[in-house]
Amino acid sequence: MSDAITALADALASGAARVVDLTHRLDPDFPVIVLPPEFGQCARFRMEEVSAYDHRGPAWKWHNLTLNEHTGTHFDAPIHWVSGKDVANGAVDEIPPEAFIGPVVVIDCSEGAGQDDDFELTPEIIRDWENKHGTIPADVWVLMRTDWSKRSGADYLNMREDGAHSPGPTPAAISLLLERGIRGFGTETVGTDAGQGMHYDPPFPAHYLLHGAGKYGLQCLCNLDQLPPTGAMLIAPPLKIKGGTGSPLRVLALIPGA
Ligand SMILES: O=C(O)C(=O)c1ccccc1S
Ligand SMILES: [Mn+2]
Repeated sequence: MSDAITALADALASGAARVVDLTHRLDPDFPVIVLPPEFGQCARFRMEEVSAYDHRGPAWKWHNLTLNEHTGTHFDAPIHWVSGKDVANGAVDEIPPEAFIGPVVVIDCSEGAGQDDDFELTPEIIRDWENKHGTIPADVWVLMRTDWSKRSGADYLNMREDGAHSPGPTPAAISLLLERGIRGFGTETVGTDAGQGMHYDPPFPAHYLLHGAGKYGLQCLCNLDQLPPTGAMLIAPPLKIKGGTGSPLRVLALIPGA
């Protein structure tokens, strides 16, 4: 092995590097995004037993799965959004594999999101973060920590009569992150946009601006409170679905050990 790969293997073996799982369990009870009734809806995860060491398969157990590309902890590819429909390599099976492992920074918005369901990540918050941790480098993942993943059931989607109420970025925040040349943006909430994201200009700015710029999204992440603001690596390879707009995936972070 090369020195770098050997060093990583040694760091993982010694605990000098630790693995953190940022993925929710795929579970029929895990909430999925609910769109206005006139639109197609996201399928929840379902498992159908095909056999279980029985007459249907004497030595094996397996299931048929039903799910949407955007069910549970999942990856958004550029073609997911109309603004990214013509982006080169815009489907999950076309994105270069180098994109699936890379540095990650975390902007902690948990205090604000704990006091305001519609908390907004703004350019001011991003610049405050940069004053403490340095300018956000190009080609990194930026994750918005809100501790929203600690919610469950109805509280997670937080639907009211006018739709969902959950935190997210303003258009100006996403534009600033794009100016920094980020690789992608991730959230703990069911989407990369705020629950009321349809009211921004453009509507759903995270989807519209990120994917239009050929960038990626991650949603329904958890355990972001275990990550440092800088210095971690993210492993986030979606399923290689032909022409896929996204996929459920196992998101892992490598962080400095104790
Ligand atoms: O990417 C998603 O899963 C997501 O958030 C979404 C999906 C479809 C329509 C609107 C949205 S806002
Ligand atoms: Mn999605």
